[in-house]
Amino acid sequence: MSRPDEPIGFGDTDLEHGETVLEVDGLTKHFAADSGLFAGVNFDPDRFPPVSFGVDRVEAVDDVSLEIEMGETLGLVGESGCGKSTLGRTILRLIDPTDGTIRFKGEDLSEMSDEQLRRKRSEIQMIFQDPQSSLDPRMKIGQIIEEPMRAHGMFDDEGREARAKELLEKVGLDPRHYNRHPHAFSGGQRQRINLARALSVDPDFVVCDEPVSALDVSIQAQVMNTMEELQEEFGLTYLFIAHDLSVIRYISDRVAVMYLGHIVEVAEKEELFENPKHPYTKALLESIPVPDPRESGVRGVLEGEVPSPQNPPSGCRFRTRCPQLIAPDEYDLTDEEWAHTRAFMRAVKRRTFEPMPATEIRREFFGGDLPRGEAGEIVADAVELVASDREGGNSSEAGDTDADRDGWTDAADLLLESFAERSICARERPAYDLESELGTETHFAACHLHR
Ligand SMILES: Nc1ncnc2c1ncn2[C@@H]1O[C@H](COP(=O)(O)OP(=O)(O)OP(=O)(O)O)[C@@H](O)[C@H]1O
Repeated sequence: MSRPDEPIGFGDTDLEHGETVLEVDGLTKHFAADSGLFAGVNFDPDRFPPVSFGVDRVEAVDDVSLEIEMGETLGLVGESGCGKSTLGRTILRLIDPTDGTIRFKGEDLSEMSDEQLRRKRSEIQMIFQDPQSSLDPRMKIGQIIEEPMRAHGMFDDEGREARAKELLEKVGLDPRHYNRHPHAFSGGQRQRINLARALSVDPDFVVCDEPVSALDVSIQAQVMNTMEELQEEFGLTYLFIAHDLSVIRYISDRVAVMYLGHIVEVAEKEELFENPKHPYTKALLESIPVPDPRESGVRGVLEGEVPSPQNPPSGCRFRTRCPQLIAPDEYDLTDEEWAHTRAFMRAVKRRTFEPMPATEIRREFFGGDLPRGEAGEIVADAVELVASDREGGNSSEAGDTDADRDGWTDAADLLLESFAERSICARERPAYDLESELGTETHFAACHLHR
């Protein structure tokens, strides 16, 4: 730890740039689900069967393994609710893991006592999204920045004040504002105060949870630039959590993509953005709004809802929305037959077409020719179930809509059970280390397309 009369930063870090500072292995965090009238009963229309019993936990983070190198920024990206914050907080042991290990500079944080952890907390810090609520409005910013130093018994009053003022300058604020209250500062400035506070105890590793999401786009880059300068000067390592791909692209050296509690892809930034290997990553990248005036709106947006983390799909958790679900081995389907069958299965499951006679369904989805063999027989049965629904619906002038629902549901169940649930995507959890085309490090992709 530097003394207050020494320049700040360059703490006594014993690791070299590029060495592994954090190693997470099999990290899992399951929460108890809310109890209530339907506690233990789960409904998920994207699953077969859609209702399940007895599962009363939220699988927020499930068997995640990652390494972070000294001095790098690992971006963690994924849709809201995929488990990013839970992963960040579990790594810091702000919440206890259900399973797995967190090795920080070789020591297992998951095994540490509260007192050991308290001492470690000077080396690992966290900054949060909302600088408004994380700064106590009654305290002066000088006190706010000094608080962690006081908690760790660092320096005397004079030393802490000197360091706080120096940090204010480092983060781009005026040290003369030491006695002001947080309300006197803008959102971007408040996030800078947060940074100064986190850096006051000279950490090596900072988990940044959506630190610029609440800021105007014009301010985001300025704050990220400051974070990069401080990273260089202080030798910091960042785990940078964001849902916004442009933010991730700006700040990261490597990127990890998370979906429903799993890490689905990890690669160096350029490799990930230019050569994505996971269908989820591709879908995420394609759903970035296109700044072309001829194209209105957003393209490539993912179909369907994210399944519940209370009852996540087996195998690859993305498979229920994946446009590239793999054909089950037991049917000898051509690529075209499988593409038709998969599209039909999805359309039936989501009821995205109007009821129509069997011949029209065959023409619309299969160009008139159903797949050959056993697969074709199953598809034929499903087509009949959907078509008979239409007849049932037409004949029931009394409004017997139950019959309507049953045919579609039976067809969807038959197709999902016969095809989706027999795919390797449903049976095995994927994990493949691939060669990077544009980078130098391994490209991890959790997708059976790369088996
Ligand atoms: N204390 C808790 N108890 C029960 N479930 C929780 C708890 N905290 C988080 N979850 C659930 O865990 C899942 C992951 O949440 P988490 O906040 O980690 O996601 P996130 O990717 O950070 O999303 P966001 O960006 O919206 O914060 C969600 O389904 C969430 O509802």
